[in-house]
Amino acid sequence: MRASPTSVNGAVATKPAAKGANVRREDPVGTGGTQPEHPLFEIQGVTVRFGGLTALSDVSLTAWPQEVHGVIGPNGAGKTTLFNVCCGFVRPAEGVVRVRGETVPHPRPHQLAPLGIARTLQGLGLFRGLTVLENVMVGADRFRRSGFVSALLGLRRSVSDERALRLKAEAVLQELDIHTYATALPDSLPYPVRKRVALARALVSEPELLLLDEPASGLGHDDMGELGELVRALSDRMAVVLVDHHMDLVMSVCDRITVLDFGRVIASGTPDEIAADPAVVTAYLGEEARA
Ligand SMILES: Nc1ncnc2c1ncn2[C@@H]1O[C@H](COP(=O)(O)OP(=O)(O)OP(=O)(O)O)[C@@H](O)[C@H]1O
Repeated sequence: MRASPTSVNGAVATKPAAKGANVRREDPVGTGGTQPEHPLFEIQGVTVRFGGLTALSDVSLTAWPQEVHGVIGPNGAGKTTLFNVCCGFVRPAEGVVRVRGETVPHPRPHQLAPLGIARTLQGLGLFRGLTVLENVMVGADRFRRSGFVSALLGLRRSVSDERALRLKAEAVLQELDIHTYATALPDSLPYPVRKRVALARALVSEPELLLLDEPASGLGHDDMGELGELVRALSDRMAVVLVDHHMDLVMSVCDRITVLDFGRVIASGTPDEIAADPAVVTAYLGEEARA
């Protein structure tokens, strides 16, 4: 099965005909063969400038349910900037962001969870003074129904909220196989475990779209293999956008890949299409030469 044909910039809103080269499912979006009308998430024609430097130029990207979409590119290509636009950290000078077909004028980071979007960042951002379980419970906050005052006064609704969040957090720790660390403080844990805690904190909000920035950084070969399997498994129930340097991970896990170079999309397609694309090969050869 193959996804949409290789395209440069333009055809990004095209629905994938099916999931890409890594697809192992018969029903690509789990809807009995029918696809949603709109991508779950879309950025279109995005341009970002930092002073005189154009970090992104007319960049577009879509995320469909149950799809893993990778973003790669040589150093300085604009990957982090693109990720930051998706997360609302960077406001583009031009272009639009749409969630389920609706334009979100200027998405802010705190709006992500209500939109069904969760992210992990390169810096893990765990709270050092909170246990693993408490860190993960922070991610489930959008499910909290009681306000600050009732939490402070220990009212019954707040207590039951707390219990429900705890159960959710424990279930995600179990799923990621890190439940034995629930009472540990993050600084006491090996880096790969801390990365999983950050992922657990994102997953506990039950996102429909998961944004992962450099999820494999700092991981060894075995951990990276497990991460790949985990991302594939997660894509059964959500869309994933993954920015990473590790070509073997991206190639083995993604259904579609967008390649950036000097802030522009130079290719977009399945892993096989990307691997055979002369523009991509040239961009990476150029990086080697610059190095
Ligand atoms: N806040 C900023 N102010 C000025 N220039 C920036 C800023 N952030 C990024 N840039 C520049 O924008 C360009 C794209 O940077 P970005 O970090 O998005 O690339 P990248 O592909 O993530 O690079 P790397 O793989 O090295 O992390 C680079 O030239 C970078 O120097």
